[in-house]
Amino acid sequence: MKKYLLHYKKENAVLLFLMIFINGIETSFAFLQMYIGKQVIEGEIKKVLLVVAFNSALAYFFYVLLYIRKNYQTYLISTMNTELRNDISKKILHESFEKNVGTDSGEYVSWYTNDVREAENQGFQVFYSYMDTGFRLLMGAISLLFIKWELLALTLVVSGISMYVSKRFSDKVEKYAEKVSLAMERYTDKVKEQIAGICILKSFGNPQKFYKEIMEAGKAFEEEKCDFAKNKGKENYKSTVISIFGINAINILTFVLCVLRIIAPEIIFGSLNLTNQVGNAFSQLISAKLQIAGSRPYFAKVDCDKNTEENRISKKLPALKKEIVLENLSFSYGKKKVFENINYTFEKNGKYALVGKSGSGKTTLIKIMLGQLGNYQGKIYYDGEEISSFDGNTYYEQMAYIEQDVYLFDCSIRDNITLGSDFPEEKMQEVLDMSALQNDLKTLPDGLDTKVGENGKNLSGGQKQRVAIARALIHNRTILFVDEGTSALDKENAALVEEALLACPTLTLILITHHLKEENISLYDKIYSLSYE
Ligand SMILES: Nc1ncnc2c1ncn2[C@@H]1O[C@H](COP(=O)(O)OP(=O)(O)OP(=O)(O)O)[C@@H](O)[C@H]1O
Repeated sequence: MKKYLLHYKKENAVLLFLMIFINGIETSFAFLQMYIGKQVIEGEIKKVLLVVAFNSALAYFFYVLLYIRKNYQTYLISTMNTELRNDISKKILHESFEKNVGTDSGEYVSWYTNDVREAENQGFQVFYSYMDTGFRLLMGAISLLFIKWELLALTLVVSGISMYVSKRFSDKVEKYAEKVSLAMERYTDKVKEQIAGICILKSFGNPQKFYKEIMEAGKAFEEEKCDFAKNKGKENYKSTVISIFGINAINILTFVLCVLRIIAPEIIFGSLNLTNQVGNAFSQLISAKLQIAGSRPYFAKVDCDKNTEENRISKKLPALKKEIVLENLSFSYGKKKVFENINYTFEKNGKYALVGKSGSGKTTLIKIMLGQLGNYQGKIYYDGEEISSFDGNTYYEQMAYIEQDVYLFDCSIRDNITLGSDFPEEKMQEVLDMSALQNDLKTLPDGLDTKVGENGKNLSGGQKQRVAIARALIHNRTILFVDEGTSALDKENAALVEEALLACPTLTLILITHHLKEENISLYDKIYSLSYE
């Protein structure tokens, strides 16, 4: 949280100054009360009325300032929330592909929604209330110094003890908050998963699964929340007991000093007000401290410094000059061996087919080469250098992967191809030809500007794959992995796409297929077969 507060230090300084000023006015009410008390005792009605009028005017000014402060605080918090969201995006983008692919999207969604909300409620909001209370405490303490230094001395002792003890409480609260944050991620993920599959559940007449899964995930989340609230309440209770003792000690000292005539009786009007101000500030400070402790896990999660540590390798993967060599490559998912001791060579601009029965590990092999899966045995040499010595986040600058299930953004076909960058029209036409999209565009209402809908739901599976191929080609990805990319295309278009890709002299193509066409076999440089038993 410190990082965000410091990033907007000027704005925060203005806000804190406003808080000091407002607290100064609030404290001055105690002195006005003391003065009114004195005039009442002396029977000076005129003076009483005058001071009461002044008090009212000051109160009006006080509330105007309070209104300004609240609005400014809201503006600052929303600015810092935006910064926090930017950092979440930065963190996700900096993470390795392996981490991105391995993380359920619901977890990431939870960072942007739940975590930002908690960081705001338990972090920024509470920090300001902590500072506000701190200033109130300070003003109260200074005022008490003017009345009687013994009152201030006691105030400081009580505050010291409370702060010391509350440190232990806040460490515990932080641990419970961390659990809630993880539970929230799991819950968001489950809801997302069930909503994505709602049509399947409805069409198979199984809506109970939808209720059950969401209810169970919700229950688990609520249990963690209750656990957090219960434990925070327990720690809060302990700290409140301490501060009640503190307030009572200060009040008793005020009465004793008054009975002993060490302080004047009229002073009790204001000093009780001040001691209560100070005492309440104590308990609020401790409670705010506990809440701030609860917000720490939310900020720690998006700490980009930790993240950049993960990506220490900064060497970018260059364009392929000669070949990619797989040497004795083996891979297992846990105990399940997928393949063993593979020795393949993919030469620059070569055309390769990867065949093998379902489950033989074709997709797994591609994912390893793309850096989505680590933990393999053996070596992958990229122009003679081990591929793991390059930054995994730059593999995609050279390679593109056309998955079995292509992802499209909810925008036009053109934007899905260009991803927002500018390309000359000739280049666009060239890739549309190569990916055999031209005929489809003629049948679509707005051609290239047709909106594809959420994850391309307005297009057929084949069209989606062709858009993905065009996207890869226009971005000059020269190593293309097509995972059964043509299986969803109709026969005629499949042949067109495959032939266009095979004919492209500047493309290194690795096509995963179940159905290798007899007439195309001669067009491939090599056909690798994965058949580990
Ligand atoms: N994340 C995973 N965790 C555990 N096992 C997995 C995982 N992904 C794949 N597998 C298993 O690894 C094996 C190889 O899967 P892979 O998807 O690589 O096969 P494939 O040859 O591409 O299959 P297909 O031709 O049907 O697409 C399969 O038995 C699969 O069940």
